[in-house]
Amino acid sequence: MSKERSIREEEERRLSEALGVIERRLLKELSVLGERRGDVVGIRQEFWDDVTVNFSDATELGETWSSIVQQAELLAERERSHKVASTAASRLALQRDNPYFARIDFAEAGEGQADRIYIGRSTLVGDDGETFYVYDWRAPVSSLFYDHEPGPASYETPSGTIEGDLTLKRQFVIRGGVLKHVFDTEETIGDDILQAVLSERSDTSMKSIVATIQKEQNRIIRDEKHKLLVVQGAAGSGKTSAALQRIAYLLYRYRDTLTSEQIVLFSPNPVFKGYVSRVLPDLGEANMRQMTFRELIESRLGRRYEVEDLFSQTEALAAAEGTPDGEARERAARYKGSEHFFETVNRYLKRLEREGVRFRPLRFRKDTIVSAEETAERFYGVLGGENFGDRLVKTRRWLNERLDAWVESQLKEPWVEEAAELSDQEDIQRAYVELRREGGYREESFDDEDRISGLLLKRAAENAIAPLRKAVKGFRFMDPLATYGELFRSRTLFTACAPDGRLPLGYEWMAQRAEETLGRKTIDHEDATPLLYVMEALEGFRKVDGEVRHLFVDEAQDYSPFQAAFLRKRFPRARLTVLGDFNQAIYAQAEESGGFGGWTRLVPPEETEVWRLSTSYRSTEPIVRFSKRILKPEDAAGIAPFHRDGEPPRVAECGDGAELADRIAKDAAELLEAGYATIGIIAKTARECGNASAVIKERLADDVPVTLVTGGSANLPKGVSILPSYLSKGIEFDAVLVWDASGSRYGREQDRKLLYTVCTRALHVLRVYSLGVRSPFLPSGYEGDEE
Ligand SMILES: Nc1ncnc2c1ncn2[C@@H]1O[C@H](COP(=O)(O)OP(=O)(O)OP(=O)(O)O)[C@@H](O)[C@H]1O
Repeated sequence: MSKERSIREEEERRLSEALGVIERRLLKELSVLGERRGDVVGIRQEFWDDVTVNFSDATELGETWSSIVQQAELLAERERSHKVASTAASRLALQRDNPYFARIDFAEAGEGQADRIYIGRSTLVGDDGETFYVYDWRAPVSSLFYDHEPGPASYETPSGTIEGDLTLKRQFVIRGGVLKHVFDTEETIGDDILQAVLSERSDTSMKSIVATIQKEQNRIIRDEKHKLLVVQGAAGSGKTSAALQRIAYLLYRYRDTLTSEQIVLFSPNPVFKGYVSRVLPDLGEANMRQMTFRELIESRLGRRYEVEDLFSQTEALAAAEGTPDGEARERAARYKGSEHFFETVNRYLKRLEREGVRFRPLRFRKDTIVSAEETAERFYGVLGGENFGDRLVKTRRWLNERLDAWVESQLKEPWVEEAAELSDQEDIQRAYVELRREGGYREESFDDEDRISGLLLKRAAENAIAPLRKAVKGFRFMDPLATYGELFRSRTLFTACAPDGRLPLGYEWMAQRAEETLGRKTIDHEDATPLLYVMEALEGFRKVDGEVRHLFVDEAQDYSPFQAAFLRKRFPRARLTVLGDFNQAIYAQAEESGGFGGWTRLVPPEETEVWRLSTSYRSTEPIVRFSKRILKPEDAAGIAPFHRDGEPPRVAECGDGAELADRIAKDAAELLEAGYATIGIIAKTARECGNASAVIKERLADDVPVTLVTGGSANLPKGVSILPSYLSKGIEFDAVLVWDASGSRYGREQDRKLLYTVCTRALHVLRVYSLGVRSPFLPSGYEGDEE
């Protein structure tokens, strides 16, 4: 028998043994699951039958109560074990499909016999509780597979380094429980298997990469030492992949203390959120919390103000490009994202402890119940000596007392009487209940009716000022918008707060703009984070997420230093993993940061690690070579392609819009026909996408799925997707067709990186079309295939 055949047979035997264990266990879990489900349904249906209900006296009431509690506890316990069984069953189902992907034989120094270690997505222990059929990929010993070639090797465990000899590295492709391929490798991770994985057609969601994690990615995944981990990586180098496997790793490593709720991933846009949401469940873990920065802003400011989003800001800047107003706005956007401004706001906040918070008067119709001046006097005068938080709480109490007094003063006013007369049966009923609860209602007493009508009057007055009570409760007696706006209303205030005592360039323009926008309660994107910071600082960061232990920020180059510093304040206990690529910095706000400066300055250098990933796995070698040439040579220097061949990119100039649409539609149809599952037609702006969508749909058969992807879209369907450049961040397509990469669309220096970002979304095919003369950033020599 050939060596290969005997290896295969041996491994097939081993596989069927492991599958046997999995099958048996799965059956067991499924039967537990069935039983528990029956229990839960049964208990729910019969809940009240098994409870003895008797309200006749205090003892009976006590017994009724404890029988309800007992029944509820039983239900909760069964529900919990139903959940445990269902998690176990779904994990086993995943294991039955693909129980492991690698085997290593490792002889610990001093111990002759090598152990066979099979590595998979999760552990499988035999019924004896001792035989390890599969080790989890996150177990310390599994590191050997990712980090070493056969030969002397070592790995870290919590109790120290284990040295030894790696005598075999074997990789498997198992699908549906069937061994498809098995081969031994001499490399860290065999290039062949990586080639095969990368050549596959893409899916609409990201896959886990545990079988082919690269050595440098493994370091990022397993780092436990640093408070801040910065990953600078070329487009497609696996930053997002590393981040997601790192989350899975942390959940495994700290499974007793860390939950998926305590991990937050900041995603660049809603499309990306959907795109990455399958990775963790596929690894048998619950998803982390995911949000976009926009959602954070919207959740806190959205109800009070109209806040422009980053995409609209980008479109507005693009539309005003070249005009003096456009330039001034761009300068303002950059400044308001800077550290200088963050420092200025910080000093301003310090000063607000002494003076300057703007308060809102409490008004009812034309009456001022408490004026802003009175509140300020209370806050800075009477309570001036106390700390900010205590002052807030005491001011709130005081305002409520003032409202109480005001209500009392209104009870004889005609408007209250009128309102009370409108009381319905329910109000009256409630008044009785209230009175009885207070012990006032005696049935025989004469003044009951008076007391009821007194209560109704009071209730009517209270109802009228309910919005004021609510505002006071939510600390909305302060006016964060006016307080923030003050910085742009007073030059002297600004210079007093600026760390260097200077006004930024363009201050006058900013002041005028602030007057227009803040006055209308419309907030420019560049003001949103500073305003939120002021608001949260004033309110004592009440909704701060102190529970969050790990904060992941993808596309971190797009965050301004201001936003980075703000997130640090908001998630004070979290360790940070930030991933990004300075070659994909496409927003005006982030240009100040010059890469990752905004992040690295947040944590001392000794607690920071910076990793670089240079191999680009996503795209074929020809596409990587092409897109590198879009960048300046010094920026492209660190990018290396992974050897995977494919069609050379094409660049073509079109005479008019009709030709552009014809060619792109034709390509899309052909590529779908050829079996490519996802085709991205990427235009620069949303407006162009709207036009493109109409003309492309006209040209394609009705049954071709064409989706216009907008800022709010949350998933990426198969077929043709039409999307603006900035929404393509972080995602990928089998084929990318660039809609109008002409010099007029991508002509300015800041468009270079945007064009690079767009082109690097392609896995296998890239075709670039322009309306008229093409962008000067596109490399020459790719026109050969023009029709
Ligand atoms: N070790 C790996 N094994 C297999 N595939 C990998 C590996 N690393 C990355 N990939 C694949 O390469 C592609 C790009 O990965 P990913 O999206 O994580 O890169 P990125 O650095 O975040 O890219 P970008 O900055 O362009 O958004 C994905 O399809 C991913 O599955």
